[in-house]
Amino acid sequence: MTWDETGEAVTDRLVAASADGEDRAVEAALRPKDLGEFIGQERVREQLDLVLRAARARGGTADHVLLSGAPGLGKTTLSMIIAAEMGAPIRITSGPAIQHAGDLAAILSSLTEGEVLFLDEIHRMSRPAEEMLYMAMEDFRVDVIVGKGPGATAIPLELPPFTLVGATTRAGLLPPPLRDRFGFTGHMEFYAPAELERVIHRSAGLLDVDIEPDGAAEIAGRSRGTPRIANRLLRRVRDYAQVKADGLITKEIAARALDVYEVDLRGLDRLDRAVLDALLRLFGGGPVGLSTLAVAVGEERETVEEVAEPFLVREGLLARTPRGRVATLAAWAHLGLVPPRHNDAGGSQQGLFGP
Ligand SMILES: Nc1ncnc2c1ncn2[C@@H]1O[C@H](COP(=O)(O)OP(=O)(O)OP(=O)(O)O)[C@@H](O)[C@H]1O
Repeated sequence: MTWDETGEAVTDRLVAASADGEDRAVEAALRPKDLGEFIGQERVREQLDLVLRAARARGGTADHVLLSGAPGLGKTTLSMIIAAEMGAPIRITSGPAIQHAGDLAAILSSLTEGEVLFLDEIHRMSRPAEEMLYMAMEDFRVDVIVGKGPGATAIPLELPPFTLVGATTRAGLLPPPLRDRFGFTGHMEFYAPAELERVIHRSAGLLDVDIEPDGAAEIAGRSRGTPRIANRLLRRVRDYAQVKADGLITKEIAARALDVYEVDLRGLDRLDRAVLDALLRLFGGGPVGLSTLAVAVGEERETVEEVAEPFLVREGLLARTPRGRVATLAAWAHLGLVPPRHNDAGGSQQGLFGP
């Protein structure tokens, strides 16, 4: 299996949270342009609004901002909004793209006053670059090392004030000295279905797609709390509505389309359901070891662990216990199966070969 620059497993799943080529092509057109247009994330939005208003009133540069949260929740979008609200240009790069301190020095020294530097996956920057960033954030200065060995000298370089917007999927991975240098940290949550409905209506308007409220609700419920997935499912449902109907997305059309694409009512796809199905039918709900489960579904261990399990755990359908993987009662209900009588979270072995 391979991983993308965010550390997420690369798959061709319709419900993947990371961006594929088509997403990148349409996302620019779908991004909200200001805080008022940005849906959901009330707390982050309100706090950020205060930070930006205060900076504008002072006529200065906004404090550095750290955004944490899962892929596809709107971190890049928010960073662009920050720049737009400050009337500043934005430069976009990512931690893995900065392997040497010199790469970072080149970017920092070319920033203009007030510019926003968006550093995606900031936790994946190299150590020397990270140390250079500490000084740049705090003192708007970097030491550029010229030469090598004993003759090397540090030449201080003044930087114009800028705003760093760092994004990370895991704030806990950031070293405390880096975390402490951000004036504001916003944690992005998964979106509620009603918020995703608004995202879908907004995107449908921009893409010139006709959609009924029930149709949007049907897509929202299957979008795993993630706007990027909601937008992708909307595009696939639009295709279906065009080919199989008159183009209007109703509840029934959305449900039929997403059934064809094998995305179920809770947003589980074929792989997710195969894992649950094996856990329930073959192992009576567990506990069962990861390797055994992976063999049962004919997948690699990593695929089950990295691709399927995180969402199943988040949805409360599967638990990882020291004794192995265990299905919850909600998993039995979701697949329409009856749990063996003594099944519990500790995982009775009763009904090993399933109901
Ligand atoms: N609050 C929102 N309202 C409307 N659309 C949103 C919102 N958040 C995200 N989107 C849409 O979802 C898509 C993905 O958002 P974005 O690229 O900002 O996510 P991200 O968190 O930066 O993801 P990654 O970490 O993978 O880069 C964009 O097309 C954007 O238009």
